[in-house]
Amino acid sequence: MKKIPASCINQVVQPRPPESHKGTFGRVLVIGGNAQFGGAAIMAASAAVYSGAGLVSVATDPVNHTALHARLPEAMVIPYDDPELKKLIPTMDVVAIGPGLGIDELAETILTRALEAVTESQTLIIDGSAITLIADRQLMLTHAKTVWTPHQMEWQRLSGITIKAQDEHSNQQAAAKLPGTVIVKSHRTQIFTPTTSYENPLGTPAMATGGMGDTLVGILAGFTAQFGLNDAALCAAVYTHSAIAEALAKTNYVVLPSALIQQLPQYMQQAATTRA
Ligand SMILES: NC(=O)C1=CN([C@@H]2O[C@H](COP(=O)(O)OP(=O)(O)OC[C@H]3O[C@@H](n4cnc5c(N)ncnc54)[C@H](OP(=O)(O)O)[C@@H]3O)[C@@H](O)[C@H]2O)[C@@H](O)CC1
Ligand SMILES: Nc1ncnc2c1ncn2[C@@H]1O[C@H](COP(=O)(O)OP(=O)(O)O)[C@@H](O)[C@H]1O
Ligand SMILES: [Mg+2]
Repeated sequence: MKKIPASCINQVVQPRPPESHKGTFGRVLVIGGNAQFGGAAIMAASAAVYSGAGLVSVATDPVNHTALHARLPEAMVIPYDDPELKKLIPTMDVVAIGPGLGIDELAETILTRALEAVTESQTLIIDGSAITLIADRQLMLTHAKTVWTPHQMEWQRLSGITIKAQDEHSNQQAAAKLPGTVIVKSHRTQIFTPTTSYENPLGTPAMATGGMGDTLVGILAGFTAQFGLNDAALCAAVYTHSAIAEALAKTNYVVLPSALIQQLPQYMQQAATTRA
């Protein structure tokens, strides 16, 4: 398995073209955040905005709307149970579903609607509760370009491979049965694309705090919205997440997702203006 090279950041994150506008940098929709887990959707949306997505919308429980607006006025918001969601989804470049969505009946209804509405030209990132729901309820998968971001327990639920048995070979075989790319998160995250695999050389136990995976979802959404769905963009997103965390962990015992998110524009600007 190849290690993600540090140079992928400079290759992917380029200076912005002068003749551009917000639409140039992609439209992202985050679907998630029930009444209990609103923070997950806020962190994912914040990471998408701070990693440069041009327009970010959030479909979430209305109870989260005020908090989202207060934390992230850049984001637009709609109730996640609004049937209009089906019309909004096809207007997006990237749809990220699952952070804090929950696994109750409403969550399943929203997930089913989203899976029906995404189109082949869109990128769909499936995380958290959405993975657990798909694993549990055997929902119909889509033809969208899919990126799965399970942690090890979610991967066990989805693949049937116990955490202890999750080695490179078994993971690769199980990932090949799913559409798209699978990012198996752990202390050394592995990426299984349809053709190859990569290991993240970075990461620190200071990242072991709730919301860190939700933050990765937002970075993946922001990067694929701007730089396309390709191996380099996915590797760069995973690498950026851990590289910022490692830098912060030099002086912080625990790295808060919100602190990591704050560093994204600066880290990306440095990548865009220095040579590999
Ligand atoms: N602020 C918010 O709103 C937040 C909202 N969140 C949202 O909550 C929803 C549920 O997601 P979830 O990950 O918290 O719960 P679940 O899917 O049951 O997995 C936990 C179980 O798996 C086990 N486990 C084993 N290995 C593991 C590993 N490597 N990484 C992680 N877990 C591992 C673990 O074992 P244990 O900790 O007991 O040792 C435990 O038994 C989801 O939508 C998410 O987005 C969170 O993001 C938090 C912040
Ligand atoms: N000990 C660790 N070393 C390196 N990375 C870690 C460690 N613990 C957690 N992470 C990273 O933090 C993220 C956790 O994701 P996840 O469990 O989905 O979090 P949440 O759902 O709470 O947002 C993953 O990107 C994972 O690789
Ligand atoms: Mg998670």
